[in-house]
Order: sequence, then C-alpha cells, then structure tokens
Amino acid sequence: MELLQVNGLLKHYGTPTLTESINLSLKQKRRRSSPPALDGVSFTIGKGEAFGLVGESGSGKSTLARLICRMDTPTAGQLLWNGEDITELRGKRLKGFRQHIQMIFQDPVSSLSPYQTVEQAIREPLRNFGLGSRSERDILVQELIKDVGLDPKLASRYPSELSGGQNQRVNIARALVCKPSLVVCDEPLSSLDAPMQTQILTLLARLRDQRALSYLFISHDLLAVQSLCDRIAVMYRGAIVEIFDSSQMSVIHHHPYTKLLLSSILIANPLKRHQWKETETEKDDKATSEEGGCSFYNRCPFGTPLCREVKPQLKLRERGHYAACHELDDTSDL
Ligand SMILES: Nc1ncnc2c1ncn2[C@@H]1O[C@H](COP(=O)(O)OP(=O)(O)OP(=O)(O)O)[C@@H](O)[C@H]1O
Repeated sequence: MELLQVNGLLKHYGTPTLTESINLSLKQKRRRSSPPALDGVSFTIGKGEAFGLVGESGSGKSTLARLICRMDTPTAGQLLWNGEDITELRGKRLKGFRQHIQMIFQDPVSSLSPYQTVEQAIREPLRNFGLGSRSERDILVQELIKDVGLDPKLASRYPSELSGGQNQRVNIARALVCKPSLVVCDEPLSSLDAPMQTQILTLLARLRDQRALSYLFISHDLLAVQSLCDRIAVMYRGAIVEIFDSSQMSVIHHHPYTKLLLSSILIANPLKRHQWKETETEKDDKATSEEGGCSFYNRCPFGTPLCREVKPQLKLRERGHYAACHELDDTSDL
C-alpha cells in the first residue's frame, strides 16, 4: 500500500467570500477569481520512496506541501495516509497525525526561534507531542545532534551563532526527532552555497537509508532532485505535467516544459536559457488554460490548434512515465 495518496487536489485562494460574492456582478466575480494554485494534482509516495517535485516559482509547490502537511485545507480533492482519509482530520486526531509528516523549510534561520538553543529546538517537538520521559528525550536529542553531523559542543548555541548549514542541520534534527515516516523538504538547499548544498543532500540521502524515510523533496534544481529522488514530478501552473523515474531522465521523450528545465541545466549562459519564452508573444495571448487549452501553450514551440483548444491529460506513456502533452500522444502512438 502507498504511504501517501494525493487525489485530484484543488486549491483556490482567489475565490471571493460568500458576502463579497453577493455584491459582485458575474463579470466582476470572473475577474476576482484567480486561477487555482493547484488544479487537480494526483500522485502517490511509497514507503521509503523519495519523490521529487520541480517547477518554476508560483507553480504551486509550496501550496501542495502545506496541504500534504495539513497546514492548510484543499478546496477539493483527497489525501489518503496509509489508505486512511486525512483530508478532513481536525482537533486531536490532526495533532496526532502531524507527528508522522514533518517539514523542512527553505530558510534555516527563520524556521528556528532565535531564543532557543540547538538542544531546546530539537527537544521541543518531543514535548509538544508528549513523547518520552525527560531522560529519554535527552538521549534522543544528543543522538540526533551527532547523527545530523553537528558538533555536540554546539548544543547550547543560538541560531545567530551558527552558519546557515549548521542551522539547516538543526532543522533536520528537529524534523526527525519524532520519528516521522514522511519528511516534506521545501527548497531546503536554496539558501545555502554549493558545497553546503552537497553536504545537506548527502546527509538527507544517508538519513533516508538509515531511517527508511520517505521524502517529498521540492526544489528548483532538477539535478539535486535527480540525485536524491526515485521519481520526479514536474509542475506547471498548478498541475503536474510529467512524472518519471529519475534514472530515466536522460533517455525519455519529455514534456516540452521539462525540456525547457533541462535546457537551463545544459546551457551555461543564463541569457541564452529562456529563448522559448519569446514564443509567448508570437501566439494569441488569450489562448490560455482559462479557455480550456494547455496551460503551456503560450510558451511551447510545438503548440498546435488542438493544444490551444483541449487541455491534455496526464497519461501513461511507458513504464513509470506519465506526461500531459498532445505532442507526446503522437509520438507514443507511432
Ligand atoms: N496564502 C496565499 N494567498 C493567496 N495566494 C497564494 C497564497 N499562497 C500562494 N498563493 C498563490 O498560489 C500560487 C502558487 O504559489 P506557491 O507558493 O505554492 O508556488 P511555488 O511553486 O511554491 O513558488 P516558489 O517556488 O516561489 O515558492 C501563486 O500564484 C501564489 O501567488
């Protein structure tokens, strides 16, 4: 059985409240309701699996992370945890569930209280969830400090007295102290320099093996995701446009948006990376997903009238490879 099953998640932030809607005309309502942050997202994460999520800024990655951790509720859709529906969990049951999914955030310093030492920050979740006796907590905290590669002498230091990498290790220890099954890592490398990114990636890989953890690993960096994850999902404008095994990244026929992401890795000069974006101006600006077509149509060099009219569905192409693209329909039918 899958650890986590995400079924058709929809999140709409821009919907006017009931009172507001009464006073708005239909035209005003249409203008007020922005496109959904998540538009029917479905995937699964297996036990012990590292599942990567990539996509540009604003594509809905953090929204998805927050919904999975039940820090926010979806507008529609379903979340199953070990087969149990957790979409509507409330109160004590929700608090109990939170122990099983922990999150690591982008900014290691602001994720920690400036008034807590390393030791206090790691111990806090144990107290919140009422786990272990005082001496058991002491042992767990000391073990974790060593396990995440921190010098035990740093235990009494505050975040301002540590480097970014050391603070991120504290966040990782804090996330692991309650022995979660799934850790959601939301851009955990992006505020670190390159050597530190490699160290944290290596640490996450080791901890996963040692503790049989599952990860939802979110990043802009496709290579970092490939190095850690078993499978990769690519998000564009609130939808998953492709899912593939990371071992297949260099051999499969990708969705055009993934090709664009891959080209940004392969083309060293940043000014030459986004040449595809210029196609936006060559096409009818009104032809967007709002009218039912492919949301990538305006940026896609392969777009056809069918892409403008009909939204492509995420379909199985070959073993482990799903993509939402009419162009790939043609190639897979060959
Ligand atoms: N609390 C909120 N209220 C209103 N709109 C929001 C809220 N949070 C996110 N959004 C909108 O939802 C969309 C998705 O945002 P989200 O932060 O999930 O994207 P992201 O892919 O994580 O971006 P980034 O990589 O920059 O963090 C964006 O259009 C954003 O403006």
